[in-house]
Amino acid sequence: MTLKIGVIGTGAIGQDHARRITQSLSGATVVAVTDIHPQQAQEVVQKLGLNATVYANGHDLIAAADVEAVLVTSWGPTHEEFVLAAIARGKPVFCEKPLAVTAEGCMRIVQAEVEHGKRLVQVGFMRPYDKGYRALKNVIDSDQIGAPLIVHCAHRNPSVGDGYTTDMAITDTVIHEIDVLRWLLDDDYASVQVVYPKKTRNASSHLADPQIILMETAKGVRIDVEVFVNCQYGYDIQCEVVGETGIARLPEPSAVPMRSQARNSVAILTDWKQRFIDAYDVELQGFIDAVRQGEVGGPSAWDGYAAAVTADACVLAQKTGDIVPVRMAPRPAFYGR
Ligand SMILES: NC(=O)C1=CN([C@@H]2O[C@H](COP(=O)(O)OP(=O)(O)OC[C@H]3O[C@@H](n4cnc5c(N)ncnc54)[C@H](O)[C@@H]3O)[C@@H](O)[C@H]2O)C=CC1
Ligand SMILES: O=C1[C@H](O)[C@H](O)[C@@H](O)[C@H](O)[C@H]1O
Repeated sequence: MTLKIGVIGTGAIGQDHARRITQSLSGATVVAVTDIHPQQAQEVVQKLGLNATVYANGHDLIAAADVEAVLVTSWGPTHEEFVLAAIARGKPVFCEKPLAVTAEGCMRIVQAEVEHGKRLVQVGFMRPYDKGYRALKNVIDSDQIGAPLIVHCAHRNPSVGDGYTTDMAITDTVIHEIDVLRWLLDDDYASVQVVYPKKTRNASSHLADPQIILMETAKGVRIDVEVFVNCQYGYDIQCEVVGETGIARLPEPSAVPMRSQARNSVAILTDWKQRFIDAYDVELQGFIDAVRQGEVGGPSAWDGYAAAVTADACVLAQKTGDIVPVRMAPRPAFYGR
């Protein structure tokens, strides 16, 4: 049977996910949407030609009899309440990052899911589904460069709005590196530090930009993540792993090399929706297929908690300049080793 999905939050990624469910993926249909801007929700129904009901709020949507699974694509601070409400009703829920805006909030979700007794939560960390990251992990796991020693990353956005704050560079942006590097290295974090290079003139007065996040993993790998959200030139994600016997880099997204107007050039993407468009498709198709088989897989609530604990430590390190330890609660057996 086709999976009936309700979408909470019809903004940028909510619309993109509703579009892919409707036009690109198989096995599911959007039957319900809600947004605090109801007119916008109605417009999305019309634009995408959805046979969907617009609900007054997320809780009514979750409670609706014909909603079999929930997509949470609202603002981060609202995620915890909606994920907990879905768990309370035993409904599978795909929650965009962050799972919750604090580690404590993520732990409440972990505890609720463990108490429920069966996985219901997939978190929208899409990079482990990206072909480039999977190829990079294959190089590492097949011992082609020896044990990883150092990882250099860059997460660059062309620009951000005035509402973007220094801590969002961690909780909204570097949270992707925090998650994907745990998976890439099969490791967890021991400590973090944040340093501030010279500030760009292209950042709002309140925003520290760029920033460099320094992390040490439990296995001793040293990581530096440059986060530069007003780089002007494009949306540029870089990851280089330095191993004992070689170096491996995240492949660049494919683009046509051009020689024109006396220049030799390759275009750089400017939009995160395009950079990881295939990964979003794969992660969400995986959610649909799993739920239709009575399961839920992918990045778990524990992964959401681990990312949040590390992000909390990074935000503290932003404020203090100290090297901040990352202290995680014991991992429940429910989530595997
Ligand atoms: N995985 C990824 O690469 C990405 C993930 N995200 C995450 O997705 C979430 C949404 O981000 P965007 O779509 O960029 O933001 P957005 O601001 O474009 O959309 C969020 C929508 O949620 C609605 N909303 C807020 N509170 C609500 C509530 N209580 N009930 C119903 N709707 C509510 C807003 O009205 C807005 O339409 C964020 O948590 C963000 O971190 C965003 C972009 C990329
Ligand atoms: O989740 C996202 C996007 O996927 C981009 O990777 C980030 O740069 C952005 O800050 C965040 O909203």
